[in-house]
Amino acid sequence: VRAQVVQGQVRAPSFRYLNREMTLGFLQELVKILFGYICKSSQRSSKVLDFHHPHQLKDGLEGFSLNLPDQPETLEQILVDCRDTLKYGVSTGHPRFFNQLSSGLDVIGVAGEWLTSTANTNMFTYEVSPVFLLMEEILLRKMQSIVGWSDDDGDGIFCPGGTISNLYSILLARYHFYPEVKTRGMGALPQLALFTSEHSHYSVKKSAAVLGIGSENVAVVKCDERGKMIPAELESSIVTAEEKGLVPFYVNATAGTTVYGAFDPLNDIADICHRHTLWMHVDAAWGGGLLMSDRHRMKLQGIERACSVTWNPHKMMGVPLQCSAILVKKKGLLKECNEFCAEYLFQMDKPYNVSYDTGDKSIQCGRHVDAFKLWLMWKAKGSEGFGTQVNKCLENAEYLYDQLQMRTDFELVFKDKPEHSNVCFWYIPPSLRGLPLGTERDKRLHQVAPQIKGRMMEKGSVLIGYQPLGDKVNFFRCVFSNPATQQEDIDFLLDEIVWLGHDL
Ligand SMILES: O=C(O)c1cc(=O)cc(C(=O)O)o1
Repeated sequence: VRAQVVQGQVRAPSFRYLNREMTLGFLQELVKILFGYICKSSQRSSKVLDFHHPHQLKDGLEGFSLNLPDQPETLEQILVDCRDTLKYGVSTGHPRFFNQLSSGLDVIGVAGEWLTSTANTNMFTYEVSPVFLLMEEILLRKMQSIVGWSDDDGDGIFCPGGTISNLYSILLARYHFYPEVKTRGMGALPQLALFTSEHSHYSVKKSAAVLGIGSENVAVVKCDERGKMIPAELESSIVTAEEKGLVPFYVNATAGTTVYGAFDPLNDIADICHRHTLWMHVDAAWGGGLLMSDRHRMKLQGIERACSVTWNPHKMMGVPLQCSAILVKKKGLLKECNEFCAEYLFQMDKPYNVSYDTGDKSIQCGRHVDAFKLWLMWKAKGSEGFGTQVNKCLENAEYLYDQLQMRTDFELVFKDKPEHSNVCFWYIPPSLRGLPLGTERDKRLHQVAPQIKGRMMEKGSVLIGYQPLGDKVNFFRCVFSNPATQQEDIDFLLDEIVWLGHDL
């Protein structure tokens, strides 16, 4: 049977009516492709990416066409399409993929996602997701307990990414202070003000825009050279906003900033929020994973005083994308703020405890099951296993920091040891090493990282991000969230940057 599938004797339209053997044959071939990909992405000899420009992919490569056919393809071609899709993608599980905060390829997580799509159900009601909804409830309770909230407190929901989690926090804060906004809209409210650090994630401004508060009403609070919010600056920003006639209501503190990996002083910020009766949110999308580590959780001390927390297990805990939670201290607020009691979904006369129909807490209707893969990984690793994984990533960051400190061809962007797994640095090519500090050197240094990145993508041997930030010209940001990365990969990264950039 598998031979028939592979030899192209079976066409896709009958796929839906394939008998057991045909289905098994097709899936077995698919699993072979996926297994081959998983093995390849862990091999250092394989490329991180086989880069092609958009026009090349759209024109078709070696028989791989993105175009949509009128006539069905054979299952054999479907399998070839699957293989090619992986071939031209980026191997984010590769031990030398340092490009994003989410990386790695956890086999149990992958299995969880496979099961999730096989179950193909919706998280809006218990009647269609009994097991997954209970898992979500148990996971959220566990995460709230790790944050430090008692059983009497705590609510939450998994949602599509850290940006939406942060948006929920502002939506809930606004509803908490002004519930009439749900029915009467922003016209019923005074002009509101939010506060976030200059190193925080842009999703705070984006959320203010989406929610009709206006991005210019987000006050950007100064940070120290390490990227940590300065509490005195927050206090003065609040006073300034009040003097302008704005009404402060919300502060976002960041636990693990995107570029520097900095942790804001949560207790100091909580004191200020308490004094001014402001909602305190902690964006721990990136830093939340450190709560799993006894060695590093103290970096988030004070997080238990937050009204809400964003925590993305798809970052440091290595859960396949996406898996992001918004945790809310006040029970019931999510539902009050978002419910519309659609009668075709949330009937009150169902033959079970309808409080488990949690879909109306969401700003969505249909919602993907993001909880199962985290639950399965937690079963496989235990809380301690996640802690060990986090510690490994931060040990890698410390190793890179130590290596950079010993070299004169690299410069650290900030001198302090990494608080998270972010390490930021410049590569200084020989042609720039004699130049005096100043505009000319900055102008030339600004071009180094993009040129090296371009050569890196052509070669495909390693991938790392770069960006400018404030008055700092383009610098590399190396982040570690893949437990498969070893010190040899870090040595390779530095040697490859020198190899690709020494002639610039
Ligand atoms: O979910 C992620 O992997 C993610 C989210 C970001 O906002 C920023 C980044 C990043 O800078 O790598 O990653």
